[in-house]
Amino acid sequence: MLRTIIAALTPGRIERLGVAVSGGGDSVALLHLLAAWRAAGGPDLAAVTVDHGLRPEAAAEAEAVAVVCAGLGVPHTVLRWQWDRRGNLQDAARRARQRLIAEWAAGQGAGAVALGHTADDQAETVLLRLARGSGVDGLSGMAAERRAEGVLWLRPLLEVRRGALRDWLRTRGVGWAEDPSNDDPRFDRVKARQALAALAPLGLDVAGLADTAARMRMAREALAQTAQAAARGLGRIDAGDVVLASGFAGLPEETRLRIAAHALRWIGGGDYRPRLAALQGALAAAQGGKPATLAGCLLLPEAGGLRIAREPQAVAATTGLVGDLWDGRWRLEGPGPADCEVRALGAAGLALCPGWRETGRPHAGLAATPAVWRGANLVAAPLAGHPAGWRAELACGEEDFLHSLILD
Ligand SMILES: Nc1ncnc2c1ncn2[C@@H]1O[C@H](COP(=O)(O)OP(=O)(O)OP(=O)(O)O)[C@@H](O)[C@H]1O
Repeated sequence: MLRTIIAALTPGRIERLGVAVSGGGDSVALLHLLAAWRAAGGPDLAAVTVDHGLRPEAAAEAEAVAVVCAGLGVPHTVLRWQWDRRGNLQDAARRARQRLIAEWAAGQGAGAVALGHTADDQAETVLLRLARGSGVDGLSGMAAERRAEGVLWLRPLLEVRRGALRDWLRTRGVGWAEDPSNDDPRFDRVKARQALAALAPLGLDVAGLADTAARMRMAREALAQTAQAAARGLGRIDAGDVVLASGFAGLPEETRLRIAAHALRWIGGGDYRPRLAALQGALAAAQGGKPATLAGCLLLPEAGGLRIAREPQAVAATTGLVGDLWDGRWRLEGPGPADCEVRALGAAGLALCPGWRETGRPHAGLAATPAVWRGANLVAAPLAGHPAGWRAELACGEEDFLHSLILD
């Protein structure tokens, strides 16, 4: 068991490893395995538990993890979160957990955090995605390594069965907490677990779904590389827009969708890919000569190809200080005056930039570009032909666009 996770974690690469421990069997086993690895020369460890405050037992479970960690000599932190009653509870809890753990890891000097997802979790994920009609990407399941929020998230137990971990704990006399929601049939994950048991006589089991996920991951990598090569050949970044030359229309639909979905997230900063039907609709409209709006972006027909730009409406209320990151991707630098702020240029600002046509950029996209304002007065609009000594720099440029196309 230890050997499997050491192989999954590529020893020697990580100096200090964070481990997220809910108190359930999987992550408690992970903690013990990692502590054993540390004793055998593995990385230094720090553990964290997020108390979502959703169940009365949660605080006691976090305390129980603290006791286990003290016994193993692993520093442990409890992070607390309170739901603001906005959005879907499960989703909000998951996102908050990721954000809190990422902040904690940065403070601990841990560049990577290990999670306790098992082969069973992977199979349940694939089954749930199958139910949603997912394609190659969704069916490739959870990645063993993923970068998000500045942290490398590792899942070293993805090939280990949940039952094997619990047996391993039992033989060592180690206890764990059973989360009652793990048996609550209102949750999709619990339904998936029950469905898997029912499907076993058909041969549809954890191992089979894991194999499918592995093959899908290979296919996904190949498709992403094809899309990256096509984007390198046909695409360019202009004032933060993704501009795709006319050859784009001739690409296979899968490649077009992949490039467009990536461009929308790269520009709009969305957490998720747009829904397939919405993306197909927007692309068909734009390629038929009609501008479309999706995921905080505009899809504009241009010279037989396509320009994907930020949607003015999406940044109409976004303000920032000079030097700070604006809209998550722009930084403005210039001669002052000191009391300026950065806001979108907007149609009104654009009307004050007589030189905008010479930029060759469309009116609709330019309205969403960053401009320097002093109260109601426009100081500069560096991307719309009115620089006045100011520069607008993209925090991540063309290479980032192409590189992240593979990781999406
Ligand atoms: N509240 C939490 N605090 C810290 N880490 C968590 C928490 N909830 C989940 N995790 C991490 O995410 C992984 C997967 O979460 P999931 O909800 O599937 O597991 P779980 O059923 O809560 O418990 P376990 O995986 O420990 O049996 C966990 O193994 C653990 O590494």
